[in-house]
Amino acid sequence: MFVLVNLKAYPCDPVAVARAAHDVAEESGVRIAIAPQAADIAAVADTGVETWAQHVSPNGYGSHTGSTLAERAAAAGAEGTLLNHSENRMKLADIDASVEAAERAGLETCVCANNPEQIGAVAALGPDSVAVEPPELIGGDVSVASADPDIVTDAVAAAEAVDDAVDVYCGAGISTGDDLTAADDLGASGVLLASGVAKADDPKAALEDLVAPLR
Ligand SMILES: O=C(CO)COP(=O)(O)O
Repeated sequence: MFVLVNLKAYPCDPVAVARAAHDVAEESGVRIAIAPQAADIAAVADTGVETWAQHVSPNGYGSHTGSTLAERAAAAGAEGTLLNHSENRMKLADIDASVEAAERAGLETCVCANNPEQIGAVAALGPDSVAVEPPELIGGDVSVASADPDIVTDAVAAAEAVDDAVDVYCGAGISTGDDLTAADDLGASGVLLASGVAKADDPKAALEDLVAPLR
């Protein structure tokens, strides 16, 4: 199971969380990545933890003020990028172009979607992975795997029907080892989470609890 922690725009210390994630990944052998704000990619990558961008723009170099170039995210140390997060929705054509931009820059891609129908649509764009995250469960206390298990199994089936090389992750409300195990049992090969770590008093303890079943 891959554990991808999205720090969103939460007021946590990204480097402290990154150090904790790096240590827990080393100790447990579980693949853990941190997706900080673009401005923090280099500092987070410097800790040695696998680092992802939260978004990259569909454009390449040129007159595009305010964009986050895939090439510059990669140069700063990112190894992958989220795209089309529920809090940063994109047009289908732009998701397509951002997947291409990320691939050009050597970034792994994970395209988020609200439901299994959208998972099928974005899987057709050929990303490395897709993540189903029901918006109404994001930031809550109940994990998608227990609140809506069908959405995870249906997302796995939808992606497989389009391209069985695309990995399927799930996210929303995931914070414990039990949530991770439930996601695994439903066929997800990774989880996306944010508040369970970024808002935790002790992010390292939260990550240790999360990966405990995988040890
Ligand atoms: O949006 C998410 C991860 O990208 C999920 O957020 P929470 O883990 O806070 O529900």
